Amino acid sequence: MVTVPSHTLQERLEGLAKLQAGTLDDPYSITHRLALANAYRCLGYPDLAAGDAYKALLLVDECAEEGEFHEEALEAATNDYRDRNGSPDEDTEQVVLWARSSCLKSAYEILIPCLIQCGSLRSAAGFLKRVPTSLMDEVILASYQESLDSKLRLHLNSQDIDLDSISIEDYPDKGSVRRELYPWNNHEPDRFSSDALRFLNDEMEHVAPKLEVKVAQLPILNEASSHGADVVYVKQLGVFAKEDISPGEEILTEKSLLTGISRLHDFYCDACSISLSDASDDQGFTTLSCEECEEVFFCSQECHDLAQDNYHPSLCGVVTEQKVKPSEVADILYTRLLIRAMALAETQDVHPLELKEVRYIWGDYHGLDLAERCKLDSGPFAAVPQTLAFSFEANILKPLHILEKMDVNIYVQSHRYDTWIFNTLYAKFRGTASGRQGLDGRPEICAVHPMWCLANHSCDPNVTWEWNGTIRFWAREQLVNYERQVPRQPGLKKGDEVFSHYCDIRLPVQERREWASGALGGLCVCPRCVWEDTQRKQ
Ligand SMILES: C[S@@+](CC[C@H](N)C(=O)[O-])C[C@H]1O[C@@H](n2cnc3c(N)ncnc32)[C@H](O)[C@@H]1O
Repeated sequence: MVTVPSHTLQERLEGLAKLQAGTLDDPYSITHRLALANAYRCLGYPDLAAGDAYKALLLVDECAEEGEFHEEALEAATNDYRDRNGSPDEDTEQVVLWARSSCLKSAYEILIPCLIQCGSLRSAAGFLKRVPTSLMDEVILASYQESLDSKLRLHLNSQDIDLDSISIEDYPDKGSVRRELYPWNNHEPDRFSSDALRFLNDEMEHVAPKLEVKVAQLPILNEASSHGADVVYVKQLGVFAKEDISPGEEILTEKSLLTGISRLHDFYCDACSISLSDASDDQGFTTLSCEECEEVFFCSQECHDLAQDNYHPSLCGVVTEQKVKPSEVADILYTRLLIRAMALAETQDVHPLELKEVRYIWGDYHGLDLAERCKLDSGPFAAVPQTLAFSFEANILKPLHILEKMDVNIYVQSHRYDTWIFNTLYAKFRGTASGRQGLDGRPEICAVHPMWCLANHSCDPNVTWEWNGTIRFWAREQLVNYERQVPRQPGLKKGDEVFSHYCDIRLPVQERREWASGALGGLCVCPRCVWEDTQRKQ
């Protein structure tokens, strides 16, 4: 059942590519899913391995019980069984027994340890409880329990705690995995190519005719750079003025359908996420709803029509709400964005990574050379850093569950909807989404505005912005008051880079740096931060 890994990274990647290409021919095969899971695991991606091991588990159920894909799964299992045992006259009972024993055991043997390695302890514990004792060697089960307990103790920061006193429901489920431009991801464009820049600038023309997207040089943010030493620059994208812009002048108005709401739908426009009370107070709108499901509401006919044309039909009548712990609400907003991206992709019949709202956003991937950095077999993640939040619930279970409700065949559509694709979408959203809290201080809405999010950050910004349904940018009338080395006036000159702000710029330097570090990937080294930090230390 388990394939022996080839030795080099390249060989293993080639092996994986063959399996990925074969999925369309064998979408319901349990052994194929297990081979995929094993290939991911051998490359240092336990998260992706868990995704296919979970699909193998689902296929065992499909094969054994009357489910939607029972016939397909049984036929695939019969073929696999025949290939394995060379027996031409197998009967259905034998095949089902094989799926329920040997295949199920192999699926758990990948799923449980991989989830523990990824920090999804609640889910791992749930699966561990479900394993029939007759299926697996007691020693193996005990070793899983042991590694789960030791991770749990590490999380609780205590060796002496009685783990039986903690309910599984209270176990942590969130860990981190590699944040990576996967070597096989051929959907990511060369963002610096003239084609990409032309596309982005055509889009920019619609929302900000005086601005353009160009290649910018940005500092790599690390410990050394935060002291102003050894700053190394890399190429990224940024937004620049095409002509002089006066102080106070509005320069960008962008509306996005890539939005997410974490509470009841009648508070916010489902499409643009404007507060419905704001929309009706300001402009006398009456709220509209979807005529079919009457479960989602819109601030205007325009938003209603955009939703119906671009994403809502795939989600009409699909209940996506879930109960979450207060500590997990912020993460739920990213899942909402993922669900919206899947609905946009389904309605428009495009790959989710090819959506215009998604394709050009940078996922803040680690950027390391895998040939140099990846140490195969040296640990679950092959010595590659893990900076992308991951949980079984958010990165595997929920997306598959919603896709099933959307009537998407999760086996046949693996090339569009797979764990690595969900991870890539999350990586993009986590670096670019704006969020807003409700009155109770809990995150409530979020959105990705693909043009706005190309603007880089400075604590001495030349623009400011407001987000209420649409996002608006205007040139600041007053600049921040601090002792600049080079004096500046408000407004932008042709060729100036537009600098937005990712944090409250009224805060003192340490707090600003802390707030912005999530979105920046490190401590800000803009001239103001460097100057104020030096003053603070004197
Ligand atoms: C919202 S994106 C901005 C657009 C991005 N430069 C691009 O190429 O798409 C945020 C990312 O840009 C980079 N960035 C933005 N402002 C920066 C700054 N002041 N210093 C260093 N990196 C910055 C960080 O990598 C951050 O994760």
